[in-house]
Amino acid sequence: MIRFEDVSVTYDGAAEPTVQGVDFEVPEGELVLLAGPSGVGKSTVLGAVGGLVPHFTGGTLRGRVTVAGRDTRTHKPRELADVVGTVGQDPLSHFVTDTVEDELAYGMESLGIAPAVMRRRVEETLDLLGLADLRDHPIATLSGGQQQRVAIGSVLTPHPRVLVLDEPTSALDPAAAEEVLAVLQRLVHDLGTTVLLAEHRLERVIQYADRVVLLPSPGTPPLLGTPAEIMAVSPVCPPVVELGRLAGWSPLPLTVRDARRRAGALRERLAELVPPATSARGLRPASGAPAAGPPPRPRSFPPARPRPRLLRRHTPDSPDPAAPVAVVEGLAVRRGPVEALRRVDLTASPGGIVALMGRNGAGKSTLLGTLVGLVEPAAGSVRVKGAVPHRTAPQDLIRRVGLVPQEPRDLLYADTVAAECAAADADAGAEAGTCRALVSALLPAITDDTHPRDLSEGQRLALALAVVLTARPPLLLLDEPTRGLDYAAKARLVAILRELAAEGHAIVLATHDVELAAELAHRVVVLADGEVVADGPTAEVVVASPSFAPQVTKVLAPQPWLTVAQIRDALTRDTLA
Ligand SMILES: Nc1ncnc2c1ncn2[C@@H]1O[C@H](COP(=O)(O)OP(=O)(O)OP(=O)(O)O)[C@@H](O)[C@H]1O
Ligand SMILES: Nc1ncnc2c1ncn2[C@@H]1O[C@H](COP(=O)(O)OP(=O)(O)OP(=O)(O)O)[C@@H](O)[C@H]1O
Repeated sequence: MIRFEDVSVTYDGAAEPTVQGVDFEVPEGELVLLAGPSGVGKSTVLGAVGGLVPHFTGGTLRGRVTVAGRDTRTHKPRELADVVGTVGQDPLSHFVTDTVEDELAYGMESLGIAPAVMRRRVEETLDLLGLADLRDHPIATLSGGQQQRVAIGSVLTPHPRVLVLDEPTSALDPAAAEEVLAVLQRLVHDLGTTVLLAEHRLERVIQYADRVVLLPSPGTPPLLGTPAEIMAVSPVCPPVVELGRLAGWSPLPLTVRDARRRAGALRERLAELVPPATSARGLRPASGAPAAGPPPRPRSFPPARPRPRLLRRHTPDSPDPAAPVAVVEGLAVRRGPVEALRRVDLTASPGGIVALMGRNGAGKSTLLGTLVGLVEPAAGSVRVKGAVPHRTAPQDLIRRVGLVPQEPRDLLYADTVAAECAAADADAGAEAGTCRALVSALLPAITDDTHPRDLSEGQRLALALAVVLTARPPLLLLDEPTRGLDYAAKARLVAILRELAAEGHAIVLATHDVELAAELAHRVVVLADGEVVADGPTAEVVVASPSFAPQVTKVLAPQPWLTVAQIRDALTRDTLA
């Protein structure tokens, strides 16, 4: 159904092809996963299926790509629209209408589908994706995950024979991600739809894949095989596979269920050992609620234009190093008709890392927004290093807090990576080269002269993270900081954030990435419908929740292990003892 014949893509101005030797076929009715490190060319391959690469992106495509027998060289993207539905990494840039319902209908209208059929499919899709309550809402007012659901719904309604999805679950809460993948699997099984999707969080998708196409490194031809074959050699793999490698299991498990079946001996050995308590990792148990702080407004969303470059290096101005950096009490926020937060308490203390979790639309970004003064409370109080964020001048606020927003693009203004980094150093009063070193530390292979617009999703996030980390704000806020990041980049981000926490910064991150929360957070706060429904040490909160438990916890329950790294450390210590 999809066929790549010796395809290479070279973007304009690039010395080398971004991908080459791409030669594989996706048969009708299969779900194929495209995996590989950040920036390796997954979006480029996906874009070539619907003809967006090179028709919209520019560059040169050599070889041949055909979809349902149509050559993408001779068929423009709109001449493929009846066969291929594509969801890109940035849904906002693809929306063409204003409301949820209109967006779901739009693709069908342009294909001339009968109104009665359209009506039925819109209703079905609203239910399928949990969007019924939002049907009249303007898309611009939806949370990130709600927008991602609309984007997925809008390509499902025309019932295309081929679906191409770029990180379709990156903004979805764990339950929503499972539901969307179950819907895709049903389309594959019941309607024979062909699905090609790229995803970094392999733990979410590997069990649904018939086959995997792995792009191992930039410019290296892809490997094609069953999930088990590819996971045996892949540089990117989910925690259960990593656990299987550590324990020497063969064949490697792909699911929690497989791993549980094999975990008997490991469980016995681990029963003697004690996992390090996450709450002991330097967290001062914040009495009361978790907190966050305001980010430098100039580097936050919505972007202030022209952007004052005012970030300054953090000079702690609190005489008591243990005093909370941010305190939120009884916070209520209204956003349009929505009561986005109610009675929220949160404390962020120096050295503490708090993960905000909860369903799409629960209010996580709103809470971060109040800490940077972008969102005004309706009731209650928010203090960041003593200041009331929405009443504090940006130049004062930015010395207290920095935010990496959910859409890193909102933070980037310059024409090149080098210029962006130089501006970040100047804003932060940091030594020249600081930001650039952080970019390289997170993801190597990002070149100085690239326009931030042309970076891959993960590369752009790495740049935005580096820009904010350069300022080293006392309170660091991160909204979904792992979209587009491969496991290695995530591990490097974890190391950098731990170091900052150890130096006394307070960190609050909103995330759906349960593995990240397990690895990094001292404390997890779960929001539901605008209210705090759980707040405690990570191990306690995630172990108690099937939705938020990481894979290792599920495999080894009731033992309270969270990550493969913990187990590796414990086994090493045991062997040395
Ligand atoms: N329009 C473009 N012009 C120039 N270079 C581009 C363009 N789009 C992508 N690139 C470059 O091609 C490389 C691959 O990008 P691509 O987005 O395909 O990677 P990816 O594997 O999808 O990454 P991620 O996992 O971070 O989403 C990157 O180095 C990126 O900078
Ligand atoms: N500008 C706005 N106008 C009206 N409603 C809004 C606006 N921004 C957000 N909302 C609504 O407020 C609620 C909370 O949104 P928020 O973005 O804080 O959720 P979230 O927990 O960050 O979600 P996600 O996990 O999907 O990013 C949602 O119901 C959303 O639709």
